[in-house]
Amino acid sequence: MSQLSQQACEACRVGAPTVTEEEKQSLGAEVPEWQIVERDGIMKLERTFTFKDFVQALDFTHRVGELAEEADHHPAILTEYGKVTVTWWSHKIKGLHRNDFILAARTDEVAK
Ligand SMILES: C[C@H](O)[C@H](O)[C@H]1CNC2=NC(N)=NC(=O)C2=N1
Repeated sequence: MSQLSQQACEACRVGAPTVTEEEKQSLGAEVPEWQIVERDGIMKLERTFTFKDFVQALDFTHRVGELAEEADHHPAILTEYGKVTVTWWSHKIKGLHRNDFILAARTDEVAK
């Protein structure tokens, strides 16, 4: 199977199932720097990236925004001096979908 970041996102529709515990384990292992957190009862995938300064943080923020637009799947992004926290989840299903792990892997790619 191709690397997670190269896999295609599927259309996430209302009512689609959230990832199973097994999928959380297997997909989570492919994005080991990311943490599964629960916020307001919703499971999310989160990672904080560190940078030299605010300009680099902003540049990365823009690149994440571009990949989100390309996929029509959008994260929460907190941009601060020297760091950016990216949080992925699927709004329609109020939880984690395979797409969120794919986009987390793509986020790691643009951080390089
Ligand atoms: C209309 C638009 O395609 C949808 O609202 C998209 C936009 N971006 C999205 N992003 C995320 N994370 N989850 C969604 O369910 C979602 N839906």
